[in-house]
Amino acid sequence: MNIGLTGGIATGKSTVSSLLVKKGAMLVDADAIAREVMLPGHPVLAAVAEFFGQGILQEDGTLDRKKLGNIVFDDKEALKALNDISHPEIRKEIRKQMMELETAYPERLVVVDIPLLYESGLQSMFEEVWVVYAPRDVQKERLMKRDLLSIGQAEARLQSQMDIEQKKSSADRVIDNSHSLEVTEQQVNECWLQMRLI
Ligand SMILES: CC(C)(COP(=O)(O)OP(=O)(O)OC[C@H]1O[C@@H](n2cnc3c(N)ncnc32)[C@H](O)[C@@H]1O)[C@@H](O)C(=O)NCCC(=O)NCCS
Ligand SMILES: Nc1ncnc2c1ncn2[C@@H]1O[C@H](COP(=O)(O)OP(=O)(O)OP(=O)(O)O)[C@@H](O)[C@H]1O
Repeated sequence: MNIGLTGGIATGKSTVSSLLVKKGAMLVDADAIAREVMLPGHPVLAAVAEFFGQGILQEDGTLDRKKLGNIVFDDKEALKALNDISHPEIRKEIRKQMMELETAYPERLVVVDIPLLYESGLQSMFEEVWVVYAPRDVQKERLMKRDLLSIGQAEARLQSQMDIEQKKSSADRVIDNSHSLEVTEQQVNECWLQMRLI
């Protein structure tokens, strides 16, 4: 059994996936995979540095994430180029980890946390898609606070993704994370029970 877990930037996907793991789910984390392909020595990082220039690397050869983020979230063409270079490898690794976990743990729920699930059209990979929701102004506020971004930087990142209301209306289940963590945990428990009955 599997679900795709998505939402917007900073709506609380990691928060919800941690709660699901605490209940016994197995997790595939697309953001973690995206970080692995950007490590020194990986062909994806080499291709990214070739396209954007060696200036996006730090002295020790690691990616300057802040610098690349500032370039791509302000420039649609640059973001598309980064996605075209990195997403095929990220998708391949997501599929691989998902299959490995489903084979090794057939009784467990496999949760695949993918921020860009709808943007990449990956709905059909999953039995259900759950969206972690928070309204745009809450999302923006949490993003600025967590990543120490200015209003302009936060707006640019939000602008680079599908609107959260659109994701919400496409979801099989919605977990509303605009209130306290207790309220979120109650909804996670309900979704967990319902999934167990299927
Ligand atoms: C541009 C990069 C270097 C910025 O790094 P940074 O450490 O600032 O952000 P981080 O990777 O933690 O991402 C935070 C959030 O930004 C959003 N985001 C990241 N990449 C993208 C993208 N290509 N398009 C839209 N939103 C994105 C996601 O909601 C993600 O959860 C990095 O995000 C990256 O390598 N992106 C390309 C790979 C990717 O698409 N990853 C996200 C989906 S798997
Ligand atoms: N219910 C809540 N109330 C207040 N703050 C919250 C709540 N849920 C999450 N947060 C905070 O909001 C921020 C975003 O949450 P989280 O990192 O879980 O989101 P995310 O969707 O995984 O983000 P991203 O996709 O950008 O990595 C974090 O700083 C987190 O501590």
